[in-house]
Amino acid sequence: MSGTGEYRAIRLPAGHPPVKAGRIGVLLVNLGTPDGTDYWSMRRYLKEFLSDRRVIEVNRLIWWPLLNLVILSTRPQRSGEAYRSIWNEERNESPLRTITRAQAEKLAARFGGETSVVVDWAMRYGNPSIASRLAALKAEGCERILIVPLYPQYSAATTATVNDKAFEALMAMRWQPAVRTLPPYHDDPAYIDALARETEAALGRLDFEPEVILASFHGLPREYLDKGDPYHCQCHKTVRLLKARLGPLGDKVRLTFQSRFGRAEWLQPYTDETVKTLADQGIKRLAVITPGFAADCVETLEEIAGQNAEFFHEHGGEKFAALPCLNDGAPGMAMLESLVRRELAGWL
Ligand SMILES: C=CC1=C(C)c2cc3[nH]c(cc4nc(cc5[nH]c(cc1n2)c(C)c5CCC(=O)O)C(CCC(=O)O)=C4C)c(C)c3C=C
Ligand SMILES: [Fe+2]
Ligand SMILES: [Fe+2]
Repeated sequence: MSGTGEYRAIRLPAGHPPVKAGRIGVLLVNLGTPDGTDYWSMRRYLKEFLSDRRVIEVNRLIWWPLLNLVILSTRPQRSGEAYRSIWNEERNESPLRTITRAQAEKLAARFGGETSVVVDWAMRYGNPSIASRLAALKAEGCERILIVPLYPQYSAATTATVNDKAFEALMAMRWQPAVRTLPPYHDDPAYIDALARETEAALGRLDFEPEVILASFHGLPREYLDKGDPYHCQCHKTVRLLKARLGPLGDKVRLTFQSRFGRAEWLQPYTDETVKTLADQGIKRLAVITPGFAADCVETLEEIAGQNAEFFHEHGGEKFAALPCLNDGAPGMAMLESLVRRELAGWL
């Protein structure tokens, strides 16, 4: 937890329990991450994640045996291997956790000098939990808290489940803080600008000019779109605005969806199939950006930079680059600061 300023001193009668007050909390929340890459850490994490009804909407009578008897007996090993290939050995944690912490620290520094703003971070699945960090913010005297789901595009499987978990934690509090939640920011000019700057800078560091730039978003079951989830449309709007902002370079950008899970149809076009088809069609130089991820994680570092690079080369491609997410870089941090300041209007 990183904060600035003093909380308001409250005069209390003798013998009264201590009370801290007067601060504003900002809680950054990303998806989550296992505590380790061993079977049991992976299993615990996947079980919590895949038991969330916002994520898996399959009837419980069908899903429970499938999850517990089939998926959790094999997936922990397979996913553990993927996590091992990208693990931050120095800190013994996943990159997503390292980057989310850095984002919180840098955001706190940007509020340095501001009175009484405390910035913290949590994970929807695994640790640190949303409940534990909300309790810590409350204990630090935060009477008002902004929950920041780190998802530019809204989905029930991401944004909504973060907010559900936060409100579930509030249900157990006798003395609740006032709470706001950050809306999706898929079309916010600050976000589009940060994406464009980060993309241009990363392309400038490459030793080649890509013929095609894939904007690859995490997928969702196609059925969720049919049921009214706005995620698909918000991804499309992000790409439309980004293409316009990039000018002629924008003509190279194409939207795809990655990270399919299970046998049902997911949002299309699929990233892996597109990568193979492009190489088959003679594209030799490809770059991939991942605008839906606020931080690099197993899905960008292992699936895109690892697996999809391999697919491209196996199908005759020559140069492949997975460009970094906004992470804790200057453009991304400037965007986060502007979104958070706007949402704190009237509180600061
Ligand atoms: C950015 C938006 C995300 C959406 C939308 C999303 C939907 C979604 N995900 C799964 C299943 C898995 N996702 C996994 C990892 C993962 N997913 C996201 C983001 C979104 N998921 C991130 C940032 C990560 C990486 C976490 C990390 O620690 O690096 C995993 C775990 C890895 C694996 O075993 O493959 C699963 C499983 C579903 C089913 C779903 C929508 C219904
Ligand atoms: Fe996911
Ligand atoms: Fe749509």
